[in-house]
Amino acid sequence: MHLGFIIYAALAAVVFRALYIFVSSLFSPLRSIPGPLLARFTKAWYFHSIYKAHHQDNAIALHRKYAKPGEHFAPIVRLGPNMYSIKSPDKVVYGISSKMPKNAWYEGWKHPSPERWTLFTDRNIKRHAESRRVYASLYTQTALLSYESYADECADMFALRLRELAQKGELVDMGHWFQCYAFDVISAITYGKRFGFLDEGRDLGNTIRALDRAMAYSTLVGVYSFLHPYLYPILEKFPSTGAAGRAYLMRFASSALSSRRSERANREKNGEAKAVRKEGEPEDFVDKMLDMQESKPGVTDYHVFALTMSNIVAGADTTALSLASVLYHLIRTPRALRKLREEIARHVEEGKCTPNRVSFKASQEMPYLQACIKEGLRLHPGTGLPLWRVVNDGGAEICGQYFPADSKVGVNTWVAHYDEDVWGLDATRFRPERWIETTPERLKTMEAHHIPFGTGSRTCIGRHIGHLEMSKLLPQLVHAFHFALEKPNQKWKTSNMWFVKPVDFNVRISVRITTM
Ligand code: HEM
Repeated sequence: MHLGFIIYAALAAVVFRALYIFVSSLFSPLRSIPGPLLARFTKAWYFHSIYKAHHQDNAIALHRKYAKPGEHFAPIVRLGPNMYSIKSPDKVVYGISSKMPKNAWYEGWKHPSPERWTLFTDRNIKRHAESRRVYASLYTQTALLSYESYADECADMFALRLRELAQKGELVDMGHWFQCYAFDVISAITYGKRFGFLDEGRDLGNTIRALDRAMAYSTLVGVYSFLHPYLYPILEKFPSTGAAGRAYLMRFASSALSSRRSERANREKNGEAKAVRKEGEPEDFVDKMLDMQESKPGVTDYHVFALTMSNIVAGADTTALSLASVLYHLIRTPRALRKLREEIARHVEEGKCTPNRVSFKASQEMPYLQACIKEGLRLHPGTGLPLWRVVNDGGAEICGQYFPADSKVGVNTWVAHYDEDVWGLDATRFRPERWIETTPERLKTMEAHHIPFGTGSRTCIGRHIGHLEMSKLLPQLVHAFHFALEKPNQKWKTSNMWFVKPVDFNVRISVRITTM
């Protein structure tokens, strides 16, 4: 009897909820926004699209499908009940003074406890602005100079590994090797030492795999974020799940920090300088943060921990896949690769760089290299889901449409980057010249729609570091090596679990110029 009542009550709640969704969809002021029928009533369409790991293609297809005569991309399409994909980074949503917080999807990317925020996931606008101010000085262009030698050390190790692989003549998974490079650089910059992936050529401690699982978990659970506090404590107990992967990285960060703190305390006791580095050695993030903690009130242990975690989670795979994208498109566009090699050779001849060392400053004076990087990040931006934000109280007009409070809106970088209304009919072509041979007005429009690092107050804090890594490594690689794709006539395969990673970037490498 009692059980029967509970079942009836549950059924009634489900029916009531379904009716509510149905009626709201009929009377919603946004009912005319087009999209898949299922997406009007349930998030299942969106979840399925993400689950299949190719959401970026579906999003582009939807914007194309619902375009009106005279336009290539529809400005707004529906992805779920109250979830809308917009085709450009409207200032009302993403402008630097926008107060629209990230939506609940980002909850899946953090520990469920409210105190365990990170910069990337924080939905509290005030706290985010405060912590971003704390961290900002560590990521400036000037701070970059102190990280450059970490990138050099890893680039040398990478080139050595590629020479060995070239000699063996085997197929090389460049996606994997770029990960080894990017994980080692970011761990060197953050903790002062490489993880050692480049040294060993493999994923030590299964860190990359653990992170992949954590990403898949976060990406999917975020769609139904109310489940996260219940699932996380159960799943973290199982080593093969994504939640366990996140726990593994948190333990790694905690242990690296506590050993650095005790090293510093011991040094202080012996009357030595606290920072572990010797005279002239670069300073890593951890030392910079610990120095800052001692001099600035309000910088907590949690600030230090959260920052080191963010660097690894947000800064390694993104840089690796961006490097992969630029190289992949260059290999497929021999004319562009030739032009880039000519630019590098000219700079070497003029003594602006050497074949195996391009300073960041020198790389900034190579316009074709910079255009190739921009174009690579346009055609294959790192993140492949909408950058969701929630409309504030009072509603807002976005892309010419009024959205009531609590609507979820987001621009997908891929949609913004493939929109023919902005980029022209050759939007899908790798053409670095588009960044050089253009008018100032056109360039302004392109820049406004080129958002591989996100945009506004939540723009990527590590973008200069990502740029540093790419600008230094790419010229060194294309100058020294030939690359031939395993399957030159097929497009590479990718997997989108927020980061859009290549899964079969296999090449054969041969030495082009002996530089060592
Ligand atoms: C080419 C490489 C990179 C790409 C394509 C990239 C992309 C992005 C994007 C699209 C966002 C915005 C996400 C959103 O709005 O939800 C973002 C944010 C962020 N990125 Fe990057 N990123 C790169 C490198 C890095 C590096 C090297 C670091 C750290 C050293 C880093 C740390 C962060 C952090 C902490 C945030 C959150 C910022 C905030 O919310 O205030 N990223 N990144």
